[in-house]
Amino acid sequence: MHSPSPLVVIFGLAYGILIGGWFANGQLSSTFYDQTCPYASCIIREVIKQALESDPRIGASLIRLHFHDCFSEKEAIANNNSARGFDVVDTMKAKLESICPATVSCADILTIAAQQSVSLAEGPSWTNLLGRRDSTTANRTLANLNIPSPFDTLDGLKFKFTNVGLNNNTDLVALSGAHTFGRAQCRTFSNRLYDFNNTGLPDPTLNTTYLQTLRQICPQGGNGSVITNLDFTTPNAFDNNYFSNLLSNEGLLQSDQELFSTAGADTVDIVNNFSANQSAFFDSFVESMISMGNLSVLTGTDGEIRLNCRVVNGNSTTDDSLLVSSI
Ligand code: HEM
Ligand SMILES: [Ca+2]
Repeated sequence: MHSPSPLVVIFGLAYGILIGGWFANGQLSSTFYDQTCPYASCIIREVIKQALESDPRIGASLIRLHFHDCFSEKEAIANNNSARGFDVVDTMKAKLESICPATVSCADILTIAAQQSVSLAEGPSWTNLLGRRDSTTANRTLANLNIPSPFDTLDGLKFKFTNVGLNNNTDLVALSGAHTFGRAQCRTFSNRLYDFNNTGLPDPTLNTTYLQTLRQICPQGGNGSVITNLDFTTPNAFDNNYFSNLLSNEGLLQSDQELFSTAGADTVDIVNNFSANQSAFFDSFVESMISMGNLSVLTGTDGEIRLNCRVVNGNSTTDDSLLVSSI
């Protein structure tokens, strides 16, 4: 028996590494749980439906969890900020564990929950790509660096999106359209109401009637955790009203209104288009959600399938301390 030539060994090794890499970073797939947990999406949808009966905001909270999970650094886990929706994720996880133990990752639960929440709020529907695994580490500091702030300038928002790999403006505008439902606390926008950028005046890009309404909800020096609707026209429906609000200077967050009110910005045309054409918004939203869901995924044998979405397996403390938070 003769030994293979060095060249064959080198090519063999390279091929092995390539294939191995493919498996380690395997592609997500729409049929990932077809054999191992075929009812996963169905179960998650039912839990959301149930929760919506007493909490019309829950779908919005769930899609936000998915967004923060995607934007946090590579090794970060299911992370979140306002901690809303975690009990609902626990319910989903418990049901899935009883039917298909140690099979459906928390990262995929958030992905499916985001998609189902949009569909239950009368938004677009799409096929999830699945097969994510959960990280065994988290880094609050790094995750906070990536998660956009409502006080970011348009350039700052673009930078943060580009930084995670979403480098076209359509992603930024379409994904911001998720603010068509859900709520925000006064502390996230009251900087616009009284003394914007130390001018002693409100944000000039805020509709004056809307300004009066917001001042009543968030009096100066009042409770910063009072909430109001991100989209005051249709607060629970997933539609394109978010964009028509921007056209009438009725975006709630500074980061929302900037997409339309920044002079000469290349996002203005996109806002105009989405405002005029809901299906253009829906199509772009779906495409961008899929791109966002593909960011820094762990697949194959990387990471783990968490048994409890709040903690890394083997960690005995059950609290949100491993979960990253933004504002
Ligand atoms: C463009 C940069 C973004 C900024 C600066 C931003 C900022 C915020 C802020 C400050 C809040 C209110 C949080 C609170 O008061 O507790 C919020 C809520 C929300 N965000 Fe964003 N966000 C951004 C992008 C996104 C994206 C990409 C999505 C999803 C695709 C999203 C979905 C939501 C939803 C649904 C809510 C309401 C959550 C609830 O009612 O519990 N946001 N966002
Ligand atoms: Ca709406």
